[in-house]
Amino acid sequence: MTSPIRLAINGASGRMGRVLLDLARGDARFALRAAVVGAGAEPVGAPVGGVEAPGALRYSAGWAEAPPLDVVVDFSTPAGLAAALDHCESHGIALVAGTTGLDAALEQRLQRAAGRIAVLRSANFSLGVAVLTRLLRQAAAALPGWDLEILEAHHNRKEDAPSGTALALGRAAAAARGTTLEAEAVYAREGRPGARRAGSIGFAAVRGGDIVGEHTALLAGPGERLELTHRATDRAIFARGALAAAAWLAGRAAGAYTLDDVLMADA
Ligand SMILES: NC(=O)C1=CN([C@@H]2O[C@H](COP(=O)(O)OP(=O)(O)OC[C@H]3O[C@@H](n4cnc5c(N)ncnc54)[C@H](OP(=O)(O)O)[C@@H]3O)[C@@H](O)[C@H]2O)C=CC1
Ligand SMILES: O=C(O)C1=N[C@H](C(=O)O)C[C@H](O)C1
Repeated sequence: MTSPIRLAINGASGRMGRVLLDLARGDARFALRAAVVGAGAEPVGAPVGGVEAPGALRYSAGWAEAPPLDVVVDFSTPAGLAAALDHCESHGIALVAGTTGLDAALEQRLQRAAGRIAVLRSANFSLGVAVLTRLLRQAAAALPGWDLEILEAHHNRKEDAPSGTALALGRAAAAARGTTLEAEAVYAREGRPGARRAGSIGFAAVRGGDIVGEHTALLAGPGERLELTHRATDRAIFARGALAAAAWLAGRAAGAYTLDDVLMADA
């Protein structure tokens, strides 16, 4: 029998972190070794699971006292991800990164880190969005003259816009049409922006209530319209995908991996 994968959850007090902790604690593939939260966060020092016992795993602020680990799963903030990346790089630990809304400098740091450690990133760890992305690539290439708009809706606590998933969908569609998102993206319209530029890819973001995450790729042609929609209703879909990725990534050689690598291994 192989020993369980030594796992840390970064952002453990967040919406995603709480779901990940619940799933990971009951998952025999893993030994949960650290639950990292922001400095000054409410649960620092409290036992994970709420039961006081000698030797109980406790929420920690930062990585200074982290035990030996095989993989870190991060759903936190850009600053939280940067701190986790520092720790993973200096200790040779694999990193599964789900945090979105990164700036260009952190994107580049992650790319460079993949030369030294195994890094798997995805803006969306659900199976449905993986399939939506493939369908959109096909549709965008098959309907080259149609206007493409990407619409997303999320809860009222989300900090970044457009969502990481919306951007990834836009990037996939642009590549399928032989161009780039940088060349085609239109992120805002107000006042009198004028007629739509052919080939552009528009984005619209809705924020409200407790919407878990919805994405529509709308392709509009003359006299007809195609809409591809994914609706998440439970964060467990992302957490299950991220844990599958962690189990697959632990022990791999340095490199930049994607969720498709994991899904192809399962196929
Ligand atoms: N890729 C995917 O499939 C998905 C990605 N996401 C992304 O994951 C991220 C988190 O989402 P969500 O859980 O909803 O957000 P939350 O705001 O609920 O959680 C983020 C958590 O990170 C913690 N945090 C802040 N700073 C640090 C730090 N330096 N080190 C460790 N933890 C820190 C916060 O703790 P505190 O505020 O208490 O300090 C907070 O609890 C977002 O970027 C979101 O877009 C979300 C769902 C799916
Ligand atoms: O912040 C969220 O909640 C989510 N973020 C991800 C994104 O930005 O695409 C994935 C999912 O839609 C939920």
